[in-house]
Amino acid sequence: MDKSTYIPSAFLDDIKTYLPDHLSIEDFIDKCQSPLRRAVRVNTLKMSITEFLAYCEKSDWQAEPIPWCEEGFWIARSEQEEANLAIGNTDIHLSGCIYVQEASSMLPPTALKSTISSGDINLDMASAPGSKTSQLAAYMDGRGVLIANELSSSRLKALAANMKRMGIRNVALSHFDGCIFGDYMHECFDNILLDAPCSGEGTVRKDPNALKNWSIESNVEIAQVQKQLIDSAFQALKPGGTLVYSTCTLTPLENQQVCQHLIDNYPQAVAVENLSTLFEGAEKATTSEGYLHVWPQLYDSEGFFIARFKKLHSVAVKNPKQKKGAFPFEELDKKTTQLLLSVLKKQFGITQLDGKLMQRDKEVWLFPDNFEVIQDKIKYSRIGILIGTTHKNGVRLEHEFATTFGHLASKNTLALTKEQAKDYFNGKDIRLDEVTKLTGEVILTLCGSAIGLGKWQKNKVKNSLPRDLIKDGLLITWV
Ligand SMILES: C[S@@+](CC[C@H](N)C(=O)[O-])C[C@H]1O[C@@H](n2cnc3c(N)ncnc32)[C@H](O)[C@@H]1O
Repeated sequence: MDKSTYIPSAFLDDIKTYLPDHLSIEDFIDKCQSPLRRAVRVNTLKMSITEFLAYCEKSDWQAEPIPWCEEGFWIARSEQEEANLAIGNTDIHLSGCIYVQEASSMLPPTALKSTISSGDINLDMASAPGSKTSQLAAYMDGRGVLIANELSSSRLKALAANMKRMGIRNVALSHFDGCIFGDYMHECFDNILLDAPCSGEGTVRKDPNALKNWSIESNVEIAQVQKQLIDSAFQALKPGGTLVYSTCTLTPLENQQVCQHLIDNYPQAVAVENLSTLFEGAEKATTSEGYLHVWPQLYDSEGFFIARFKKLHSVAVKNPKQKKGAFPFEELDKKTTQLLLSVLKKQFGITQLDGKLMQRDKEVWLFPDNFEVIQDKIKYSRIGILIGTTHKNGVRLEHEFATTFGHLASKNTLALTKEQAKDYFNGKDIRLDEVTKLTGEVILTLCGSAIGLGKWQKNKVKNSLPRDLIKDGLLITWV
């Protein structure tokens, strides 16, 4: 039991006003004070579930399936090893094959999974650091476009780094208050996730101080923002599209009442979709309205709230707005396209890159499918994948080309040992046992997944890891 968890009595008094009759406040307090089970999600863009389970067996990880997410597992190890297991520093994590994600946080993308289809244009309106973005991207399997928006600049950086690590190619990042989407991108999206900023009442098991500044007044204040965001999301949704609203908080002020606000605003156009059959056992968390209200004691998880809506028909745009300024990219010219493809073929045996190659000055980018439909609507922070930059004699490939397309290479790849990988992430060159005659660039792999680029140089591989991704003095807890 973690007795250092701070639970204010005013918070408990509030909880008692809406705790369902069949649940007890004692169980709730007990769960809030007990440690959270570790959970990870397999990034199926880089590793299959079978491969993950083989890794678990080899590493003495006990993996228990999470009932609502095929790719999600609770992870445990023997007690004395448990304390030393920093999953973020393991090879399987550094290679982008897994994402450390709390089990209940996998629910909102699960609620969208069945509606996602090839070529969709989707929005994750409040997305950093990107756990749900990467889950949605895996469901999209590289097809269509996913706009991942985030208001905070520092969190946007973390989001971009996570997208690269996970090898995601079809995401475009934007940096706005989510409230702009309804006006600038009216009825543009097939599916929208609004994982709203919230008071985080469900997160005390992870963060014992989560309730330190708790007050009803701040719940009310955040609910105002949530109401504006959900309205904007609904405006931005295509008729026939699906919106999932979620929070990691418990109060109805930020949950049911925000949903009710949406229904009151668009009584003819919005339909609540009942989530009681989303997975086996979901009925335990289903409210009378059909939402999921996940109390920590129900599935031994964090607290969460998930609602799903269908847009039945078009609604009038409130305040239509248009972006000013020219789009700074153009299609990559034929000559450079040929040059790039010949480099990829010669060095890696890669004969084609699916998607639209674009250029901005010397940069060569690969855009997501269908991006032209929405490219002029807002300004994006980055779109798709930076493949490389051109110079006088050719194209210099970028790190994210390797993390995203490295698996296509049939030559010039090197599977790193644990020691070599440690050197790589620490920014050092990689020693080879023998002198090599190979020259040019090499794709480095770990756990079977491409993690970056290096350059063959006799008895070493020169490290090309971008400076901002170097983890000085990283202690890799190899398993
Ligand atoms: C619950 S967190 C999102 C977590 C994320 N979906 C994930 O799964 O990794 C809410 C995010 O919304 C961002 N945010 C806050 N106000 C916002 C706004 N008005 N528009 C867009 N994002 C906002 C916060 O910075 C925060 O990163």
